[in-house]
Amino acid sequence: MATPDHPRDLFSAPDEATPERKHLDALRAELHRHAHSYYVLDAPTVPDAEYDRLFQELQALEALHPDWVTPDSPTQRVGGKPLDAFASVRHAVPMLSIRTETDTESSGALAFDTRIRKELELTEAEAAVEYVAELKFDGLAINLRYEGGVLVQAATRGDGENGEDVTQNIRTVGQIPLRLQLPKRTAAAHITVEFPQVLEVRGEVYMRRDDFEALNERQRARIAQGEKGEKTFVNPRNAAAGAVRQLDPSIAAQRPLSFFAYGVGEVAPKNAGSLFATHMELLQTLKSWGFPVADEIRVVRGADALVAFHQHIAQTRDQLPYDIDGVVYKVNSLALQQRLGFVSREPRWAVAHKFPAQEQMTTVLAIDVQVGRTGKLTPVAKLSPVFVGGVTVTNATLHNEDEARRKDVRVGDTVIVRRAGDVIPEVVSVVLDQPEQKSAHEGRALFTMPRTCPVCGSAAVREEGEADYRCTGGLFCNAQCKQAILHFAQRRAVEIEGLGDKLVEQLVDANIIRTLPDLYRLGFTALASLERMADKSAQNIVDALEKSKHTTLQRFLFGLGIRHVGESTAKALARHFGALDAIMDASVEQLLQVNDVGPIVAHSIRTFFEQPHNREVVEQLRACGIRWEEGTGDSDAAKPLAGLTFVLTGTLPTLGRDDAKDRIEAAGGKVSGSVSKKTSYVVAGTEAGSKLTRAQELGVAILDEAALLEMLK
Ligand SMILES: NC(=O)c1ccc[n+]([C@@H]2O[C@H](COP(=O)([O-])OP(=O)(O)OC[C@H]3O[C@@H](n4cnc5c(N)ncnc54)[C@H](O)[C@@H]3O)[C@@H](O)[C@H]2O)c1
Ligand SMILES: [Zn+2]
Repeated sequence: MATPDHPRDLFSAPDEATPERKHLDALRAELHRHAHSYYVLDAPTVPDAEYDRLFQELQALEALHPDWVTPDSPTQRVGGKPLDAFASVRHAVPMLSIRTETDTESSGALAFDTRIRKELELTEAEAAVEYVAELKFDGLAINLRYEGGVLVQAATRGDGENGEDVTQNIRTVGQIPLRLQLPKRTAAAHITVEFPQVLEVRGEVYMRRDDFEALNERQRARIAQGEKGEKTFVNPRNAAAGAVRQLDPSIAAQRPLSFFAYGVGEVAPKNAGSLFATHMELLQTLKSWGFPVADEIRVVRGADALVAFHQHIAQTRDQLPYDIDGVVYKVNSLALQQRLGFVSREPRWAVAHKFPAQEQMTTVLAIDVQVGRTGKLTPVAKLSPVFVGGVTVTNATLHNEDEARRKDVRVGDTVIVRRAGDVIPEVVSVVLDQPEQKSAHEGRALFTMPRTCPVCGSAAVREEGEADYRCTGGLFCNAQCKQAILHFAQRRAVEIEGLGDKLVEQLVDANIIRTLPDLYRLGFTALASLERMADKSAQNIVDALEKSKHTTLQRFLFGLGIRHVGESTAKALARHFGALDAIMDASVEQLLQVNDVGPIVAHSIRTFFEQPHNREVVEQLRACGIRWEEGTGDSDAAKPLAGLTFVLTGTLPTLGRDDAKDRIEAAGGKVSGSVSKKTSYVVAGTEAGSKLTRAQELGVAILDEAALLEMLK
């Protein structure tokens, strides 16, 4: 606090403060609040983009008034205070932040390279600096301490000086070696070093996007079944951070986490640091010791190459199975890194170059309820257009009634919208950070799910244990009817070229078609008489319908829109049975013999073909001339592993996971992800986990690779 002998102290009385100074204080207070929610509570209240915007505003103000900078300013500090619930760990080497450039163009890389060259006093004539370009994973930084090659401690970054001891939880992450691997001797002699006595590996614990979606799917099901205290997670970063900082390791163990190494902390004896001359060598060595290192890492020279890397990753980012929020450039030479050194909270030799955010704030204009092909009612927020995840988004899903209620989204609210990869945009949460936002929210009407279908007026019902309301109107419901037709006509099904949304809408609304066979009864005259339909277009549709009649069993099956039967299941069914009648008459047991068909899918197929009206539709379609080639199928009955179900766990000595799966399936066996009484064999390799224990509990036979190979002969 202020002391009398410091007259120009930093905490001057409020009435002396200029508006600018007041603004700076308000910014700091707001950033402190957000940082606490984000780092300490794992529950951010605003999107990162908003935090970054405020942070940069503060940085700019502080640059104008260097004497206003205080040591506790968010710009001077790393992360957040460690939680008391965990034992505190003092880092042997502080864990820092990385300076961020948020612009999306090339200037971030150029500015960094210029700064490095200036610091190193390189002239224009001197060679380009060598950098390592990496991905900036969106997860949680972890320091893994190995002594004598054994993991002894895992700690979070905390405030950079002190972290939290999360060893118990980290031990449950399968990708993190509990013991360092001794590398096989290879031609690359420099990476065959023995590991040092003390080694701290730094990297990011993260959650893959598919693991995150599946986790939230499970959470939604739990909530639907009335389990108390369950919630869905805002984004993969939060789910990962929450799992790592979970007080119950058995819960952490159920959260699917992954890991990438990107650096080291303490390495001792000190001369062990001379094991590697460059950052890239360091990464390769970590890889040889058993740590996952991302494949996308490149060694490049000069600013232009950094720009090219940034652009390349920006284009391929959506295809990565995990979230990144940018790329990181690091000076490759460790000697140069040392020369460049650190500023208070970040190294000078590294910079993060961000991408457009995958989460943004916007306003909810309305909440609509959409009806899907299977009658599912989905609440959808209509948004004030917002640029997020690289596209302009105007609609975001609220999933179902429970989610909409739990998030308590109301028309007029400010919300966080997330769009990552090709996952449909969703409303993540309502922003209630400011008191005005809160009181406005409270004055708005609660969202309620309609009890009748907004399209056809039929009753909407929610079955016991289901999260969704469904319209009971079936084909009577225009929404279901339209979507069933569009599904059948799509390119991946029977493909009726030119039959798009608009036309289907016209045809259904005018009551010209109600069912799939009606499509094939459409003549030229009926089509040509439609409003805005030229003769030529009508003829094109007639031709396309004719062409679509010659199809394949797989496309036809997929086109029927049986619940849970996607393209790949349709393919497996077609291949297995060869003929439609065999599928229509198959029992649940017979269906279960097909790869990828589990009980839910088998029942859904059975139920579909038990409905007389569905069989009628199929008959009429055949009568209209739809045809495909049929065969006897390669029903696996005669194969060596027919009727057997396998579960794979751990690392097999020679076969990769996919390889083993392919071979078992080729031999007629099934591969399942979880062990049950129905499992015939568990194939266990090294580091086999809970599946092996479960097999032992249930008395399921356990095989090693050699025994499996014997069976495959
Ligand atoms: N939404 C909010 O309210 C809120 C609040 C605080 C912070 N944030 C977000 O947190 C971030 C702030 O900074 P920070 O200090 O936590 O992280 P940072 O952006 O300064 O970067 C440092 C971190 O990057 C990570 N990283 C990922 N890949 C890496 C790689 N290849 N090499 C090295 N490090 C890598 C590490 O975890 C490291 O700790 C920003 O993205 C900010 O938007 C958001
Ligand atoms: Zn309806």
